Amino acid sequence: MSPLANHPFWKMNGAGNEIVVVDLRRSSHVISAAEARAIAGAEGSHFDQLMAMHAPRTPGTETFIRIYNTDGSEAGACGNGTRCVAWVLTEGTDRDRLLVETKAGLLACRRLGPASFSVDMGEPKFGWQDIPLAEEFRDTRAIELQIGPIDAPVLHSPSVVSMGNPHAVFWVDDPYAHDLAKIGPMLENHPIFPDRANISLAAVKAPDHIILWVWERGAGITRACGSAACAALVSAARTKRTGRSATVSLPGGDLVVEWRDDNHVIMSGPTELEHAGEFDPALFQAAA
Ligand SMILES: N[C@@H](CCC[C@H](N)C(=O)O)C(=O)O
Repeated sequence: MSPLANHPFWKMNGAGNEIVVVDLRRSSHVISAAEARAIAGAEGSHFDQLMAMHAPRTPGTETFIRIYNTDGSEAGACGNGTRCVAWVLTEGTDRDRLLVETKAGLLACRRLGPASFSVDMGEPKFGWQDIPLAEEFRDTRAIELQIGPIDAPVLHSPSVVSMGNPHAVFWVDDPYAHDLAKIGPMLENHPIFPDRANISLAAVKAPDHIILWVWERGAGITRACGSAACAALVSAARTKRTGRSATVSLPGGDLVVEWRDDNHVIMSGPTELEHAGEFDPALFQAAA
């Protein structure tokens, strides 16, 4: 029987981003892609991201987190999921700060209120090998999505950045005027992104307000994506569309993002516990 069977988990959301947190700090089990897909497909444990807490690897950190998308692939960063992990690890304690680790590095979390947390998402990376891109953008229109007339691409010239995971942000007047379910997978799998990418449609409404709709790599349309909110803010600030701090409004709620002068990006927002449950052993028989 899988060591995950009957294991307790927390079903949460961060600004509507569906998150499952599971505590494997006392287990050596590493969740397989098939197990992640089985959990995502089960009633009561559907997620956009599964945050598996493992024993810490680095002194001073609380846990090493493996992050799984719905399709079983792994991600380096998940801002909304990290806030949910911070809730699990601090709820019922008097602690308000903790350090966690993901494949992308160390993340400092802070409790701001009963269900509100900030995460230091680290430094953005803009180098094409870091994002990664297949090659350097020599032409800002290197990515064009051609659905309509040949001389009128529907989307082009995104900002590209790594926030521990790859992001492309397309600037539009109204994100919701586009068919993201159709264009998201085409752009996620564009050959310019060797590791695929998270695809955002962003509209700057004011120097401190961005509207954002995200197609997540490996998960599809989500109600919120914390790392995409960070990607949008740093890209907007870098191109003088906004200042260095803004509210980013997503379908599931608002996140506040600040790009500090020390180059770190701080993302703040809500967490919500929906229920705690136990994995059904039958799930893992099917996945094996
Ligand atoms: N929802 C997350 C980001 C999820 C990871 C992404 N799908 C990837 O594969 O990079 C967030 O809140 O940051």
